[in-house]
Amino acid sequence: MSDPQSDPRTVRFAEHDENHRAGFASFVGRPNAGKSTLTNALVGEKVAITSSKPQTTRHTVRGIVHREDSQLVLVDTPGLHRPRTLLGQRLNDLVIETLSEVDVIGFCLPADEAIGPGDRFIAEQLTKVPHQPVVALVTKTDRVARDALAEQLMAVEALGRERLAGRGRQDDGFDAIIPVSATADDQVEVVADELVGRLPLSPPLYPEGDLTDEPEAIMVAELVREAALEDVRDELPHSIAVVVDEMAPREGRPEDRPLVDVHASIHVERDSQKAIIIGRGGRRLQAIGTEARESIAKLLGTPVYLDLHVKVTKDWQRDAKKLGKLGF
Ligand SMILES: Nc1nc2c(ncn2[C@@H]2O[C@H](COP(=O)(O)OP(=O)(O)OP(=O)(O)O)[C@@H](O)[C@H]2O)c(=O)[nH]1
Repeated sequence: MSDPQSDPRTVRFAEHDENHRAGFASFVGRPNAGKSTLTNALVGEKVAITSSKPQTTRHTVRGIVHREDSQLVLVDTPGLHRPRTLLGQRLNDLVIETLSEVDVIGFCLPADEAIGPGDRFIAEQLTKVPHQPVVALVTKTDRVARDALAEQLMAVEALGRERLAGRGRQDDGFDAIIPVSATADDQVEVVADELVGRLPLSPPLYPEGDLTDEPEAIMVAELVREAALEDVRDELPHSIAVVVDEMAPREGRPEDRPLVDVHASIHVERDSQKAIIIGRGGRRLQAIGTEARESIAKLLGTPVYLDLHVKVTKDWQRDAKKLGKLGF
C-alpha cells in the first residue's frame, strides 16, 4: 500500500484556485473524422484506439487533459451514424445520452473530404441537445492546401447556419470553427483552449495523473480487438467483439516478477469468420495473441499471460440479449 501522504494525487487534488474550470467534452463526427487521434493528441498518450478503418471506437473512452487552470475530460463517443442494426441504434442512443451530459461538443469534420449526408445527419442530431455549445473542428488540415482549407471552413460555417438553426440559441450556427491537425500538432492547444473556455468553474473532477477512467478490462478488450482486426478489416469489418472473461494477477509470483493472467474471448458471427481469425494451423490467432499481449503488457506495465478463445456468437450485432452480455 502506498502512503497517502506521499501519493502526489492527495496533494494536488486539494490545490486549486477559484478560477479553475473543469468539465466534459465529447467529440462527434462521422467514422474516420479523426476523433480518436485528436483525443490522443490532446491527452498526450494513447488512450483511445485509432484505426485506419471506420467505427472502431465502440466504447466510451475518456481521456483527461490536466492543465494548471483546468481539467478537460474527453468522452470519446462512438461515431454517430445512421442506425442500420440494433447495435447502430444503441450507439446512437448512447451518443445522444452522452452528449446531453457534456459541457461542450466538438464536431469533427475532415478538411480533406467534402461535407456529405453523414455530416448533415449528425448536425441534425445535434439539435436534440440544444443546450450544449458546439465547436466545429476541421481536422486533418495538414492534408489540404490553404485555399482548399478556406473553402472548407466556409462550407462548415454554412452547414452550421443551415442545420443548427432552430436550436433556439441566440446565434444559430457553430459556437466556433477551428482548423486543427492532430498529427502535425497544429492548433491542438487552440482546440484545448476553446473547449476549456466553455467549461464551468469547478475544482478538478479527477486526480491528476489519471489519463482515463475506462475500466482496464475494456481497454484490454479493445487492444485484443485492434490486434484481431489487423489485416482482416476488409473481410470482417464489424463482426468482431472482444470480451475479457477474467483478468487477475497470478498468485504466488515473486513481488519483483508479477504476471497478469488475461482470459479473453473473440466473438465472431459465423464459422467462416472463426476460421479466418484462427488462420491456417492457428497461425493468425497466434500472431493476434503476440501483438495483443505486447500492447496489454505496455498498458498494464507488467508482463501478461494471454489466453484467447474464438467463439461464434451468431448475429451478435442484432441480438439484444447477446449485446448486453458483450457489454454494449
Ligand atoms: N494526416 C492526418 N491524418 C489524420 C489526422 N487525424 C486523424 N488522421 C487519420 O485519419 C484516420 C482516422 O482517424 P481516427 O482518429 O481513427 O478517426 P475517428 O473519428 O476516431 O474514427 P472512428 O473511430 O471510426 O469513429 C486515421 O488513419 C488517422 O491516422 C490528422 O490530423 N492528419
